[in-house]
Amino acid sequence: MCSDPLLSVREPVLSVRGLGIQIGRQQIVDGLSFDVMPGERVCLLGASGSGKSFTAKAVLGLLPPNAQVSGSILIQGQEAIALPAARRRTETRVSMVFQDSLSALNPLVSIGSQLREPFIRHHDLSRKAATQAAVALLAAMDLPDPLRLIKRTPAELSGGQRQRVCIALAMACKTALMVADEPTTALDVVTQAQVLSALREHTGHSGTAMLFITHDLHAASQLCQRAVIIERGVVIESGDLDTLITAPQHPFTQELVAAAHNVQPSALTRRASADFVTSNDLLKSA
Ligand SMILES: Nc1ncnc2c1ncn2[C@@H]1O[C@H](COP(=O)(O)OP(=O)(O)OP(=O)(O)O)[C@@H](O)[C@H]1O
Repeated sequence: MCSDPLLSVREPVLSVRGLGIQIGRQQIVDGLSFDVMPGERVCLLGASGSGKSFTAKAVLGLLPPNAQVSGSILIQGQEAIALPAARRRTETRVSMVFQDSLSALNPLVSIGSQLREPFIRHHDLSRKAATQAAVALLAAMDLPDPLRLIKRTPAELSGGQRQRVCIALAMACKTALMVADEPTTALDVVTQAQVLSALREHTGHSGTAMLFITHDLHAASQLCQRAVIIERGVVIESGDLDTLITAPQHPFTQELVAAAHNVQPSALTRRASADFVTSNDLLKSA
C-alpha cells in the first residue's frame, strides 16, 4: 500500500491482469491486461464477438453465474474479481451506461424518481435537494425543460434523451469509474454526437475515469486517449490512440483504421467535437 498521497494519486482506478473468462469449454477472454488511470478514458475496441461485453461485465461484477473467471481486477486498489456488484464495497462500485437505454431504466417509474434515488441513498440528500440535484444534472446534459422531463417515464423520451438520462444516472452515482458499453450504437449520427459530447464533458478531468466499449473507431477517437484492441478475447495491440491511428501495427488495427477513413462523419458530428483536438482529427487528416 502506498503511503505517499502524491504517488497514490497515480494508482490506476482499474487494473486488469491476466483476466480469463470461460463458459463451459469456451474460452471467451484469455489473459487480458490493461489499466485505466484516474480521469482517463480508455476504449476497449474489437470486432463483434471478441469478448468486449464479457470483459465489461467482469469489471462491473455482472458475469453470469456459470462463467469461470480468473486473474485479477483491482478497482481503486481492491480486488473485485468474481465479486458480484451487489456484494462490492462502495469504493469498488462502478457506474454503467449500456446500449439499450430503454431496458436500463425502470419503465414504470418517472425519470425524476429514478434520478433522485442515488442522491438520497448514496449522498444522504433530502427529497427536495435530490430533486434539485437531478434537475441540475439533466440541465447539464443539455436536456430541454428538465422540470417537465423529470415527471415523464422513460418511454416518453427519445432514445438520445434516454441515453443522456442514463449518463446522468451514472454521474449521480459519483463513482471513480464508469463503464460505457456501446452507448451510441443504437443512435443516429446526430444523436450519437450529442451523447458522445455529454460523455466527454462529464467524464475524464471531471473525476470519473471511463472504460468505453466499442467497435466504432470514430466514436472512440472522439473520446479516448488510449485504446486496448482485442481479437477473440486476446489483446493484440494497445497504447496511445493517436499512435494507433497513425501507425497501426496489427493487421486488424490497420483494417479498423482503413475502414474508419472510408466513413465521412457529418458536419454536425465535426462541429460537436470541434472544441478539442482529438484522434478524430487525425482520422480525418491522415
Ligand atoms: N451465454 C453464453 N455462453 C457461451 N458463450 C457465449 C455466451 N454469450 C456470448 N457468448 C460468446 O462469447 C463471445 C464474446 O461475446 P461478447 O458479447 O463479449 O462479445 P462483444 O465483443 O461484446 O460483441 P458485440 O460487439 O457483438 O457485443 C462471443 O463469441 C459469444 O458467442
